[in-house]
Amino acid sequence: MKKIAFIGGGNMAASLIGGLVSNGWTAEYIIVSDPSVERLAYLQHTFGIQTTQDNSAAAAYAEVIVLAVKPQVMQSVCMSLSEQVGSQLIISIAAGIPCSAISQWLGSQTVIRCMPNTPALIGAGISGLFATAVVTAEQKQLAERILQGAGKVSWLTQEVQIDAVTAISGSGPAYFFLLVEAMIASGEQLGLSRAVATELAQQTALGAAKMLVQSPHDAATLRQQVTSPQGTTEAAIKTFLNGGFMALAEQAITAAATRSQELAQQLSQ
Ligand SMILES: NC(=O)C1=CN([C@@H]2O[C@H](COP(=O)(O)OP(=O)(O)OC[C@H]3O[C@@H](n4cnc5c(N)ncnc54)[C@H](OP(=O)(O)O)[C@@H]3O)[C@@H](O)[C@H]2O)C=CC1
Ligand SMILES: O=C(O)[C@@H]1CCC=N1
Repeated sequence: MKKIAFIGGGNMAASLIGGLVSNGWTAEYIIVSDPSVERLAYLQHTFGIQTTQDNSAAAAYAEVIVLAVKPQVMQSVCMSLSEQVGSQLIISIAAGIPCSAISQWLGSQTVIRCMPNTPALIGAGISGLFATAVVTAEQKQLAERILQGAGKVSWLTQEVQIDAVTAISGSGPAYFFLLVEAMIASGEQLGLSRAVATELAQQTALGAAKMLVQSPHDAATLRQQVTSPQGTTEAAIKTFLNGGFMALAEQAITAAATRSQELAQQLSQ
């Protein structure tokens, strides 16, 4: 079992650490560094892992370094770690930061770029991964083992595909949450209590998600199965489609992918 350092102990780091610990990774082999003492105390208390405010100490301890800070601070964080980085495997989860930038800032070519999502916290995430040419098959396996604690993994053949992964699964949970927010608000408007509307919307999201992964049918067929001719679902779906739902969804998801590209381009300017 390898020693892993998380640089940045925010939401995504906690999701990945939660997956690792619940999958049996030894907690003492995980260290997280973060500026906030309160955050570190929370992470230590929740997962039993080691903590520090010193990024360099965390990096020097580990065989794998997971970069989990916001894209905006990634450059300064990497540059300050370059002395501690040698043979460690680097895994970056930052949106929009290419492997080439990470390599240049850290002075290491051994970089895997990864786009996870927040359901990682309950082991139901999915991560898209891209490895630079120098990453070995063994290191890829190690990255998979780390990320698998958080859910499924999907290897990409071209780094540019990460922008699409970011738009679909990285940001994707927020799209579903938005729909659930709208369903709860509508339920209240139609006379339900907030608690009842919330329970109905949540359980419906869960049931629909389970059907999507367990049923042999695709999403369109499952939707048709709910939609009785001239019934209630048809009334709702027609309203969505006539209001431009498909085009709007495509526009929104393209905006996410474009934003991911823009973040990368800002770095090269
Ligand atoms: N949220 C998501 O769904 C996903 C996020 N990502 C990527 O994951 C990364 C982290 O995102 P997320 O967890 O949401 O963000 P958070 O803001 O929750 O986490 C970032 C953490 O890094 C800490 N931090 C800030 N500066 C430093 C520093 N110099 N050294 C060490 N730690 C520092 C922050 O502390 P403080 O708050 O005190 O500044 C914070 O605790 C981002 O790059 C994002 O693009 C990828 C996939 C999905
Ligand atoms: O919104 C973001 O930029 C990050 C990347 C994917 C999910 N959250």
